[in-house]
Amino acid sequence: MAAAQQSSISYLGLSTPFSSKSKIPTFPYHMLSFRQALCGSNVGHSNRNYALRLEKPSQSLKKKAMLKIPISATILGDLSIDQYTKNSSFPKGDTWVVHKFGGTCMGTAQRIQSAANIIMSDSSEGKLAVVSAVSKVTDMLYVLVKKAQTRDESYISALDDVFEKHMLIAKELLSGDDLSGFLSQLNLDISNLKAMLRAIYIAGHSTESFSDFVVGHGELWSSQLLSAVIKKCGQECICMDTREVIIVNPINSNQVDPDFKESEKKLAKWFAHQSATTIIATGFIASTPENIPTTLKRDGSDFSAAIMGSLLKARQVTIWTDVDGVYSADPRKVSDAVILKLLSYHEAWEMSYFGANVLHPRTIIPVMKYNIPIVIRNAFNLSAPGTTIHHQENGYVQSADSIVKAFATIDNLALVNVEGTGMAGVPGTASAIFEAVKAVEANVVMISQASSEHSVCFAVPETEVKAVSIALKSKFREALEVGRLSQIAVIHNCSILAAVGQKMASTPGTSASLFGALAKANINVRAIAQGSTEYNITVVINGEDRLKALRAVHSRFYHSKTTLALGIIGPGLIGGTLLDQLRDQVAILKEESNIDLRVIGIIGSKTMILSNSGIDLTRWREVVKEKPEASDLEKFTQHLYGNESIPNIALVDCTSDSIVANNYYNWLCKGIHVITPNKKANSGPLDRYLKIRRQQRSSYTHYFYEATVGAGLPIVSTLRGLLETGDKILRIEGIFSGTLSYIFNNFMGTRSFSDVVGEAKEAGYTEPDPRDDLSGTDVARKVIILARESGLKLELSDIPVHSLVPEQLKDTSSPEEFMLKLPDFDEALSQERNVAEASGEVLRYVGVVDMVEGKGQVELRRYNKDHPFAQLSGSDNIIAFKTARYTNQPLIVRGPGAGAEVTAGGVFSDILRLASHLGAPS
Ligand SMILES: NC(=O)C1=CN([C@@H]2O[C@H](COP(=O)(O)OP(=O)(O)OC[C@H]3O[C@@H](n4cnc5c(N)ncnc54)[C@H](OP(=O)(O)O)[C@@H]3O)[C@@H](O)[C@H]2O)C=CC1
Ligand SMILES: N[C@@H](CC=O)C(=O)O
Ligand code: NA
Repeated sequence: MAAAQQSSISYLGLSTPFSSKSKIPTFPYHMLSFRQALCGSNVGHSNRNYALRLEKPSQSLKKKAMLKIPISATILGDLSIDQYTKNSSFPKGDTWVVHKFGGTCMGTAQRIQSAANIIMSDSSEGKLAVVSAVSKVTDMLYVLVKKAQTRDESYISALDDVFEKHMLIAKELLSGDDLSGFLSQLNLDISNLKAMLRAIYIAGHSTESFSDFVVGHGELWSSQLLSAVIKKCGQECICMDTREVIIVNPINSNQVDPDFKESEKKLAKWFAHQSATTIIATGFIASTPENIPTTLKRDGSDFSAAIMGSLLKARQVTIWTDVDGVYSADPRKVSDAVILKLLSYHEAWEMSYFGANVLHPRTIIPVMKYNIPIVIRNAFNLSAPGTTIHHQENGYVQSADSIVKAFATIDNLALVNVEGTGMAGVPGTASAIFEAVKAVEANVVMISQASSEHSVCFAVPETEVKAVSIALKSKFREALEVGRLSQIAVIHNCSILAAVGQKMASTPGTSASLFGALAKANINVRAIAQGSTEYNITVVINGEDRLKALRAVHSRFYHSKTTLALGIIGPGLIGGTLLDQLRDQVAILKEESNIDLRVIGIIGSKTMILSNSGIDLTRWREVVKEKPEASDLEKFTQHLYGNESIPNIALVDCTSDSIVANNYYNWLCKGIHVITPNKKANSGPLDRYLKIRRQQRSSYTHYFYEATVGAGLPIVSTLRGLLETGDKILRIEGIFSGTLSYIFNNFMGTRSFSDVVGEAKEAGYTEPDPRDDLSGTDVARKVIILARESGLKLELSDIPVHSLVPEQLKDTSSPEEFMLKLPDFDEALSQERNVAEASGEVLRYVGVVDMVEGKGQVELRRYNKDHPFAQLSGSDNIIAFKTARYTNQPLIVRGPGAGAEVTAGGVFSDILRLASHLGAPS
């Protein structure tokens, strides 16, 4: 053994060289300041290997202060764990495991017992458990010091509380000699602390070393408790005061750097005198190279565990906590966040920056050096396997899933944009900008500069942006005046969304998916930054979009499920049937197609119901009656828009109301998708229609309306397919009205016109007001819809219609009155039909889009009984597309073109079309 002949001992900031042989070095009085002396009075490095006693009360300090040090340890040279355990039965380096139990795991007697059980059930050869103080004790101890320092007498009762807390826990856990042994040490420590705090109280001052010394007791007591419990259960166990092992150099008031070389020597020395293979070590506390007790500051006990893991070259470090592991996003913000099984060290670094419940980056460094995996596990849920943080190459699977690991946001930021042509190619501009930022001590959270160098933008906390802006404007006053800089702009209320994942950005398609998910959720990206390490892509977004953005990207990468929130407007015949179809299909879609449809609002003309998580569709009819609110479309929209859990939302307008249709443009502008069978928007005023379509085309927000023509028949989509593939439409002609088709298919023999109209209404073919069908307006609307889709700029008034509504009934006040009076006109319509029948023809109500002439028509025509239009039945529609490709034989779509089931089915398939546009698998 290489013995160091000289070392030094220190206590609370004092140090003096001593020889290992001289047992009681003496401090000359002049080396002690009054406060140091006072605080040192009658207290000790309370444990264990060192004890300090100032022999005389403070008055006599003027003469001299004495330090008594029982020297027991032999100081060793630079040895590794394998060396100092050589030739002993001690476990070798990689057979050690380190456990760390945080404050919550040491919160109660029961929890301490559970920690003991975890340690005892670990069959590893060498086990070292690092413990934090009993929950809240460190804070209580800091408060004590503060109280004493501010001469608040209540520090005494606060110290009693600390005693009481430990005493009660000890009494629950221990008995007999174990208990009395613990309590007598506790009593001794408390009385020493009392004396020390008294000194602080008198001096009205404490140093960092004093307070570190006081608060370190929390870990001393918790480690003693835990080791006593293990011993009580019959297992060998020994306590380690890590002030004797871990040596650190303070960097600033918040951080220390471990001195691994010195710590290794200390550990070797420690092992030279101990032989247990189960060790309970104090977390948080350490010593300076001068042997002054200190703490690991904010990095705390996790850091102790990592340092011990590294000193022991442990096989694994397990951090026991109260969560199941590291989540893919903050579970308070993303309810379906998942526990990550594996993380690389770098990913863990990145995530800890964004506030994830991961180790502080500095605490990872010591174990990273030896590729020691860190496992984060829940001490209260042993069935959860936890998250393993490890070296990437160790079996790290680069599947698409593992490339993006987690998402997080940082809120309350402002973006500062420094712009101007005078920046490009001028060395020192960036440095000047950030000098100004540094001068006001603002924290730059992210920086981005395009290679054109015409602008630099960076994010700072909102609270610091005012000072930054003033500083920049002052620094660049001249450049702004002469125009070298065009502006220093501040964009308030921003958030940062960060995606973390190793090699994410270099994997093709990953960042595209990220930005695609944001685009689909209608989220504007204000700035982007990606470090060349590629572990993190950071985007700046508007603050109000933060949750939506987080959920959109998380769901894109973690669920591959497309979740869509739906608001159903008009639960009448079509809307109600749609809700029934959704009821029967949602579970299947979720299971088989990864599409999660949730109806979170239903609104009629008088009442509405809103839900955050989704209405139970199995009883939607009852639910709408249970506690309805008064109908308020604005509030309804806001409810959908404001929902924070589902990024994609769609309003499904199943009314025939023009006022509802008036909202489409605004909804699309807000990123709300619109799906409708209501023809009013597309056949209403041309400028409104064009505005809606322009908005639809210029955004990622979708507008689908297949059911407006031919109900569920693929008419609009067929036309689109022809147009988009470059076909040229010449003419679209057909029977577009299910109602009129039904009427003319059944209006024969002795049947009366009004009876047949009544049947059509009963079958759900008619518009809410059947006059819209009989007047030809409904057909004219469909003609307009197809004409506009094909590129004609027509108004509804451009289509002449042949109305079947008797002149006298045009102004009837309601559909009901109209139906009541219609039989009076049966005779006239029968005559017209009889004339046609007599000449072997049938009456058919047809619509035409004539692209050659650029016009539309709606007519009641006669067709020969052999004509395909004469072969229809029920509510059949038949639509013939004559195009450049389909010239001789038109493309024909035929089938039922009205009715609740087929129409709702058409709306439903638009919803699924939307889901697939949003990323659902095909
Ligand atoms: N029937 C068919 O075969 C086809 C129908 N369509 C279209 O489907 C749409 C619906 O038709 P249908 O279901 O038969 O009509 P209904 O009259 O049965 O239902 C309309 C629904 O809209 C509600 N409503 C009306 N105005 C408003 C408003 N301002 N705000 C909120 N809700 C409102 C009504 O509420 P309340 O009951 O409270 O008044 C009712 O629930 C129409 O646009 C129609 O053209 C399209 C293709 C085929
Ligand atoms: N009332 C309409 C319904 C479909 O748009 C019709 O009869 O065709
Ligand atoms: Na259709």
